[in-house]
Formats: sequence, C-alpha cells, structure tokens
Amino acid sequence: MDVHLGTLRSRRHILQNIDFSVREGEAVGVIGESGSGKTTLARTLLGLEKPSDGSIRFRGEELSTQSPRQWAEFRRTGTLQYVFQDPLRSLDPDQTVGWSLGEPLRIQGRLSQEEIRSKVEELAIDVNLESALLDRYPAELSGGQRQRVSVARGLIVEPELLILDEPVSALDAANRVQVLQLLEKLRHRGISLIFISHDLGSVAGITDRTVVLYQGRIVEEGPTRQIIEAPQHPYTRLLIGSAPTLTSRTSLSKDEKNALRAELLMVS
Ligand SMILES: Nc1ncnc2c1ncn2[C@@H]1O[C@H](COP(=O)(O)OP(=O)(O)OP(=O)(O)O)[C@@H](O)[C@H]1O
Repeated sequence: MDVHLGTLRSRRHILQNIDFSVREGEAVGVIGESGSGKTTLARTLLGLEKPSDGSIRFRGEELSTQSPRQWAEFRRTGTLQYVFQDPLRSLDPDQTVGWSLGEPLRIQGRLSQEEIRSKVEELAIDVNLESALLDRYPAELSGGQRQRVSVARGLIVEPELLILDEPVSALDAANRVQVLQLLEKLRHRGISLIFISHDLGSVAGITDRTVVLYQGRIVEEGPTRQIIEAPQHPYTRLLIGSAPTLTSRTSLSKDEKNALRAELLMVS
C-alpha cells in the first residue's frame, strides 16, 4: 500500500510499499522515529487517509475502495476502534467520563440505558478506574486515568481490532506503567492490536511481532523478541542501541552509533 499526502502541487510520497498483516488475537507493534509515517499509517488504517495505491483488507473484505461514509459506518459499528496520543482530544470535555465511556454503545443503539451503565461500570473495574471517577469530567482526571478511559472507550464495543497511536507518549513514568499493564492484560482477551510508538521499550512487553518503519518504508519485521535481540537493519540497530535497558547488551558507543548512521545513509 502507498499513501501520498499534500496538495496537488506538492504531493509527497509518505508511505511506500507498506505490506503487513495482523492475525486474529495478535498484537503487532509499529515503531519508527518522528516523521517516519506512523500517524499517517494509523489514519490510513482508519480510513481517514486514502491509499494512492494498493489495498487494505479486513477479514478478506477490501476497505480501501470504500466511501468515507462506509468507513465511518465501519468505525461506528465498533469493528475497528482506536486510541490516540492525546485523550483530551477524544473525550468530550463537557461530559462526564461515564457518559463518554457509554457513548459508543449509545451510538450503536442496541442496549438500554441501564445495560449501558452496567457495562460501563464493569469495564471501569476492568481498567482499574474507581467508580467515583465515572461522574467526573476529563479535566478532573490525571493523564494516566484519562488514557485508561480512552482505552476503555475503545474496548466497550468489543472491537476486533484496536489501533493505538502513541498511547503512552504523553504520560509520565508512573501513568505509563499503568496503561502498559492494562494493554498487556488486553492481549489475553483475543483482541487484535496495532500498537504504534516511537519507543520500542513501550511496545516490547506487549507485542508478538514488530514492524520497523523508516522514512515511510518497512525496513524490518519479525517477532518482537527477535527484533530486540538480533536487529538486522542499521536503523533498528540504532534504535535498540539507544535503548540499552531492552537487552542485556551495553549501549552503543558514539563511534558505533556513527558507523551505523553511515551504514544507514548507504542503504536508504
Ligand atoms: N497532510 C499532510 N500533507 C503533507 N505531508 C504530511 C501530511 N501529514 C503528514 N505529512 C508528512 O508525512 C510525514 C510522516 O508524518 P507522520 O505524522 O505520519 O509521522 P509520525 O511518524 O507519526 O511522526 P510523529 O511521531 O512526529 O507524530 C512527515 O514528513 C510529515 O511532515
């Protein structure tokens, strides 16, 4: 799949030849530095950008040719849900957290008010949100609590695929741990996940496979353990070398990093 963005006069090739799949119940990480195309990929998978070439299939159904209205319907029915970096943007500031959590179910229109309320309370327990928080407004929650609400909101309609774009980047260390623990718990629920992040450390404990995005292209893909223990591409080696806590190896020296950067220039 390819994606071009920009105006007709300055069209840019943002994603090139992207080809990967997610199996049922599998958690796949997409990592890459700023500008590598991660958010464009998330937006394309959600139907918010249109691929210029190639296809996006969900359970064999071709999605890339669907109209914006069909895409909206696909997101609305809950098959595909998403969590973005900034939970304040996805939660209505004028509504209580409990209201926002129940909103996807109200849109679906299949359950009564009481059923929705009890589902919201059940889910709050699941994501370790005290029930008293349900009556508060988003601005009255901590960043971590808000992001747990966003994840819960993505889950309430029991999606088949949850796309998370930098879900912990805006959080401090303690809140990050809480949200990552929640995501780890989700893995065992059979939901397929795409976890997009610039930080391999966040993705490491949660994903089965990882895709490495560099300058809009996939340069490496494999089991997350293998990517961490035996990275092949110089870009991945640089990423891992800059995150020494991920492996038992010591971090790269300045010379080693420079050598990898030079190699990277040769291959890109
Ligand atoms: N609407 C747009 N028109 C033209 N170029 C765009 C548009 N949106 C993004 N880009 C460019 O596409 C490239 C990838 O952007 P994208 O936001 O997908 O990267 P990212 O990996 O998510 O970065 P970050 O981690 O900083 O959010 C960047 O060079 C960006 O400037």
